[in-house]
Amino acid sequence: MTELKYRRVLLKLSGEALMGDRGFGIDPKVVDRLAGEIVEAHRLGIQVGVVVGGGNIFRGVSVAADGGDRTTGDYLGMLGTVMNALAMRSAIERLGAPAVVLSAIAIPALCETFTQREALRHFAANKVIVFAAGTGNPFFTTDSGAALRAAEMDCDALLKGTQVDGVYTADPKKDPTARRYERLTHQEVLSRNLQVMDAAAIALARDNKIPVVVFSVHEHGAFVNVLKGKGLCTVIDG
Ligand SMILES: Nc1ncnc2c1ncn2[C@@H]1O[C@H](COP(=O)(O)OP(=O)(O)O)[C@@H](O)[C@H]1O
Ligand SMILES: O=c1ccn([C@@H]2O[C@H](COP(=O)(O)OP(=O)(O)O)[C@@H](O)[C@H]2O)c(=O)[nH]1
Repeated sequence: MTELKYRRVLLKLSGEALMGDRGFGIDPKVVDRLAGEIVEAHRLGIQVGVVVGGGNIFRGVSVAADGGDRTTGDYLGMLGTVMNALAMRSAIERLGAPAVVLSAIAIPALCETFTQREALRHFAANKVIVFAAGTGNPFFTTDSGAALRAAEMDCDALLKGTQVDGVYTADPKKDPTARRYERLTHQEVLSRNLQVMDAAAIALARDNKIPVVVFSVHEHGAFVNVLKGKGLCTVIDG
């Protein structure tokens, strides 16, 4: 039997990944596939916390770019992550695993509000936790929300499922000669200004000694493979 590398992980899922080919919103087929991989990890005995992004619905910076109020735009973005989280919770439950949404912004009619103590109780009760609304503050991102929750929940690793299969020497979508790194330190990501994750999130992971693994969310089975130490990815550690 393959040994698992981690006991408790924080999975960050790109909001844009949830829209599939649609260009906006949520594609239930994609949510179901990703939920299936989360449930598989849960059945392997791993405690999984999930932070979902909101880029498939709203980004505060786009509002600001159009002359709107950035703070309001960011709250709209956070509400987008709540929509994604609710969709993810119901897909996970439909596949037979217990799940709960904990939001950084209180929306009691829809979900519970995050506190570290409650979250630890939910892990002890063997539930998958979907963390919504990022950090709860404007001018942050869900990557920072993921690093924050990973630190608070004492996760063994932060796994970032994104559009590309790792960290490259340059943005692989813009530079066809970019090469993928197998391993990097947090400090190297920051000093080389590699943009795959925002600097605040990388710095928080570095300060709390949390390894970050970047992998492609489009590669079926990649999440469970990373948990087994297999597949294409970049490990940021040390
Ligand atoms: N050095 C790099 N290595 C890998 N990806 C990079 C790099 N620089 C920029 N990127 C881009 O960063 C994107 C992932 O960041 P982001 O859009 O914030 O993802 P997410 O929506 O998953 O949070 C990738 O789609 C990739 O095009
Ligand atoms: O702590 C947070 C997390 C998210 N957001 C807002 O929510 C949007 C969606 O999150 P993000 O861009 O991180 O989503 P992803 O790129 O992962 O899909 C962001 O653009 C911000 O406007 C925010 O203001 N504070």
